[in-house]
Amino acid sequence: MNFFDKLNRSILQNQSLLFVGLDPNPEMMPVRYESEELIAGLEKWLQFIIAETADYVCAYKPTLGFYEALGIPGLELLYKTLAAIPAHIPVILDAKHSDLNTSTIFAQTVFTEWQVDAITLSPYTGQDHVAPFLVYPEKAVFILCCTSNPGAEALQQYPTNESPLYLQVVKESKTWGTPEQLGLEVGTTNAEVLALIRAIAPERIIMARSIWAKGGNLRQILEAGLNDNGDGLLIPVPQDMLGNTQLSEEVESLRAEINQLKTEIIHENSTCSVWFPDVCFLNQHPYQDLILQLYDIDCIMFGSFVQASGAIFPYYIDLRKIISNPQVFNQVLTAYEDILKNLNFDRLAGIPYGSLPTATGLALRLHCPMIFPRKEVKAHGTRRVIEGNFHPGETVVVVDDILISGKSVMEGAGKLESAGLNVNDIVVLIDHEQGVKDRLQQNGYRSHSVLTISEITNTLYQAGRINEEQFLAFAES
Ligand SMILES: O=P(O)(O)OC[C@H]1O[C@H](OP(=O)(O)OP(=O)(O)O)[C@H](O)[C@@H]1O
Ligand SMILES: O=C(O)c1cc(=O)[nH]c(=O)[nH]1
Repeated sequence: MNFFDKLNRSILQNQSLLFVGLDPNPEMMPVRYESEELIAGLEKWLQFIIAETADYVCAYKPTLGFYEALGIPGLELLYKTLAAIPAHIPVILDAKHSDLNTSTIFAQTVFTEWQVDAITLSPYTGQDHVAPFLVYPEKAVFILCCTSNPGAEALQQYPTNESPLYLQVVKESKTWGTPEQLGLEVGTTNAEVLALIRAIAPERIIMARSIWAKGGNLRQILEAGLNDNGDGLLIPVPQDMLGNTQLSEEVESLRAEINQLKTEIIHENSTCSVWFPDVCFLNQHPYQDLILQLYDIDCIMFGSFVQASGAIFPYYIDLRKIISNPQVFNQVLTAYEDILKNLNFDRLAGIPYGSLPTATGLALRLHCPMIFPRKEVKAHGTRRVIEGNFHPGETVVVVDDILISGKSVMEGAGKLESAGLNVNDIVVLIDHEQGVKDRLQQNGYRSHSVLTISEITNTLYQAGRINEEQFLAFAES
């Protein structure tokens, strides 16, 4: 089960948006544990917090730095703490990791060895740093957008209060992963900050931090941070509650207060859109994550576009952008691979230019030789129509990104056949439908696609990514 589903189940089961920090901070340890040796005292305290809150919170958030500060015994304590957390409650490791060089190995350690469900990351090393964490489809990341630390203001509010850097972080990080895999960490005492972020990230899970620092106006925070469905916001249990012996009663009462306010806010804001499905589908498409990511990285654009055929469509599918997002590129290759593994062929041929990177990636993954038919033959050099080595009589599978009229793949296949190669199968990511597969069939080719255009538009519409007008633009073209 992926992080998003696990979190939603946990929210439902415990009827709670609360998460609790599991931090072995000696300065905050209650005096009743001080008679013990330090690590033993911290361990008893953390086990107490887990036992008291497991029925009232939706997630746990251990902060790695506190464990690291205790040395080797600290890491042992982390293992024990993780083991004590009930398996159905997701764990968000607060690491604020920010080092590009160690991201791949660290992602492997935290997700496969420590088996946490999500991790917090700093945004400044950019998408390349986040991508190694997103190749684990069951896991998630929370990007630190802003903190309540007064010293951070000079950066966060730069260059102007109207267009602050922290909002740019939100906008940019939204392009790195789907809402199911990438949430936002927002540390603030100011509900207005939360409202600004919610306005540009209506679909993201926001993990609120530091909201209690100035007394905390819970109603304002919830009004600003909840999404249209009345969720999407994780609220921290106040740190100073964690030393209390009556912890379970206090957390239960805070949960009740949040749920009451949430009901009132939903009621006050009640519109049809409150009940509009956001990311929870009855019949979820198996490639739903991929579809949403293709949309989020702007592969699906609206406006008047001339197609290769000369027709004008009110949209354009630009799959050439996939190569700039290694995480999405990886998923796309896996989807092609799932089709290719059932076909028989000696070589792969990519259709230039858009599909050459995909064919190259697949050739490397499948250890299969690649060739490609040139779009235009050069007037210099070898003047070859087909680049790469091959033997006439071999079978070639053609790989392209999208079928619109089918002209490009048929021209490519024709060039391969003129060189004595056999082409039976054509594999694409997107089938634009409208009879293109039948046309290919009539010309002797079997075509296979990962997605159809209607699967994409239905998923985007159900997820609230496109509006009715945009949905109809596809249906009517
Ligand atoms: O089915 P069709 O009507 O032929 O349309 C689909 C083709 O159009 C695009 O290539 P494009 O001609 O834009 O060239 P490119 O790959 O060099 O960008 C796309 O990559 C497909 O190959
Ligand atoms: O040329 C086209 O028709 C075309 C190509 C492409 O990549 N995407 C699209 O929507 N149309």
